[in-house]
Amino acid sequence: MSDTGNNAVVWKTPQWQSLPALPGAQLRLALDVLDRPADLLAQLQREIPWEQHRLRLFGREIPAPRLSCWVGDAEAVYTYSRVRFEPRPWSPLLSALRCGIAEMAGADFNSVLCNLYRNGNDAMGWHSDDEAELGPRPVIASLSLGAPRRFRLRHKRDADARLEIELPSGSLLLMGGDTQRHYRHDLPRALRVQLPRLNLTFRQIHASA
Ligand SMILES: O=C(O)CCC(=O)C(=O)O
Ligand SMILES: [Fe+2]
Repeated sequence: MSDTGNNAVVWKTPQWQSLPALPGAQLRLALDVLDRPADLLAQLQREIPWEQHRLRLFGREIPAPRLSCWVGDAEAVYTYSRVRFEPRPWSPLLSALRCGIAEMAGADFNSVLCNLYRNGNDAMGWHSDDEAELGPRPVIASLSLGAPRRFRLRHKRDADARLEIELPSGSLLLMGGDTQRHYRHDLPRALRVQLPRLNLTFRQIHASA
């Protein structure tokens, strides 16, 4: 089988793209950071214990339009949408990814939120990753595999400050500085997309007081 079958992730030298400047955001995008992204997608799709999380919206519980799994060090407990998530342990492959991405991002990560968008009907709504346990200026590293999808950012108050980019398979997006404080982001539905996309957002959770 492939290299990734032995958990050997083969990295390429990241070629950072120039993105239009967004006031108050700190973004970096590299399009092609590893070898054989399709093999990696297949292995992660198989090995991650996918769950259907439920979201609380306007007092109702609805199934999230995607599959998810929270993976991390034992202390990296995460609460969102008022649900507490105990992390699943790192697999050798996710550990290898964490290592390489930490090096490219110049930051440490003790957890990763894995999302599987089964097709273009799956999506993620507008939000900021601004939970208290992420700290005030989190670095979030987002690795995309599979079907290319549109990713949008928009400023919370300035309607002109917005950006839309495509995240292709094997791309790495870094969001740092005050990006989460000033911006929301989403991954809209894309009804023509039939193929799955898998996204890993690496994060550093600080133990809550
Ligand atoms: O799938 C994506 O690219 C975005 C995921 C995301 O925003 C998140 O996990 O918080
Ligand atoms: Fe997010």
